[in-house]
Amino acid sequence: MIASAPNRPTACLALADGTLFYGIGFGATGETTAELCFNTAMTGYQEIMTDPSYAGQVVTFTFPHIGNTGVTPEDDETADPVAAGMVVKWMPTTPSNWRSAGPLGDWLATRGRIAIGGVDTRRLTRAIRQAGAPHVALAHNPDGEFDVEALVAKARAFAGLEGMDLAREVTCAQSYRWDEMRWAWPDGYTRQEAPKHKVVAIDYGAKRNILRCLASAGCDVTVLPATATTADVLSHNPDGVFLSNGPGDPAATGAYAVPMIQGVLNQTTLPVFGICLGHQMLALALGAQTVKMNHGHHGANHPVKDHDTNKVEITSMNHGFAVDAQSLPDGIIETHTSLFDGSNCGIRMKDRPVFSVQHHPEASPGPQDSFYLFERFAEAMAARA
Ligand SMILES: NC(=O)CC[C@H](N)C(=O)O
Repeated sequence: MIASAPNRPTACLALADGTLFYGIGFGATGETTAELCFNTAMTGYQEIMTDPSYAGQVVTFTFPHIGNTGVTPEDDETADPVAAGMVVKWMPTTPSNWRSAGPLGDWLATRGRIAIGGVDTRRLTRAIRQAGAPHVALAHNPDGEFDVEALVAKARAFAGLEGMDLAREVTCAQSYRWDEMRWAWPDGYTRQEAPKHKVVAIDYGAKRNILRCLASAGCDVTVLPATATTADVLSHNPDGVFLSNGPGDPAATGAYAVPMIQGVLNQTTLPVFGICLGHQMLALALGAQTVKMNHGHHGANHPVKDHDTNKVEITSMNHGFAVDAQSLPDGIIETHTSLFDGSNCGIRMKDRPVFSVQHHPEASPGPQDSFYLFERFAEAMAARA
């Protein structure tokens, strides 16, 4: 069936259950299929759209005004947007600053990403909360014609993120040294002293700001592709190993990441620090399990309790899988817990500096309460030296 919806909307979001949302298309034209998640952050859409962890996901923003500020290359978390598409309530018209990079629609179009505006994102968010993150097809056609049955069928045919290894697709092609000067933070944040610790960071879809934070905590960072082996890692003679965030199912990515991590744990006493996907894969390597969540955590205001200090930190989150705290073996301690739903947000080995968190201490976007974790990693390397 070819349907022309009223007022000729130019974009259509079809959920696998047959629900349709029409709106105004911007960004690239064409179609994409993905899982749909909602993000509650009020700022930082550019960092969210360029976070490699969003590969395979369309993001709907609960904050209604997206695109009032423009885009700037400084805020890209990777070279291209990696989220599959974008859903917003109010369409951006004219950004208030950074106009040189152009409005949001142009930015998305040149990177082949589809967006839909004018959607009732509250209704959509309620649907996600109730039924879980749906599979969707998103189409942008300036002619306003949509084969909605075909779109629903494509949404249904989307295989889903469970079992999907996407790290291989978003990782760097070759190893490289993080060039701190090129991506330095604004004045005042940039590290002044020479780096003290040699860190190998495995790129499962690393956000630039994580590498920047490692550098500003005193690390000289060498980034290796996702499929690096234990021997590859140890050939750099590191003082510590960092496991990055990334997209997809940790169990699938773990097929090659887990043996590498276990090799590092068995052959060395190096400090290991993981964030998000890195946290989940460290947990798998230590014998725990991960589970798919109903609709995950995606936002910049998630309270997390640090059990070591009893402090609550407000954190940035982006994950659809979680470590099952019940599955943690003896000798592995739960260090952080979500105060929203009690899910696991951090672990560490009882007597070794091997630890990881589910949330994003690098923020971008989000509050910087958890930056101490980078310092903890640096302190662990200093103590071992
Ligand atoms: N930000 C991340 O590293 C996400 C990890 C994993 N892909 C998840 O959705 O849970």
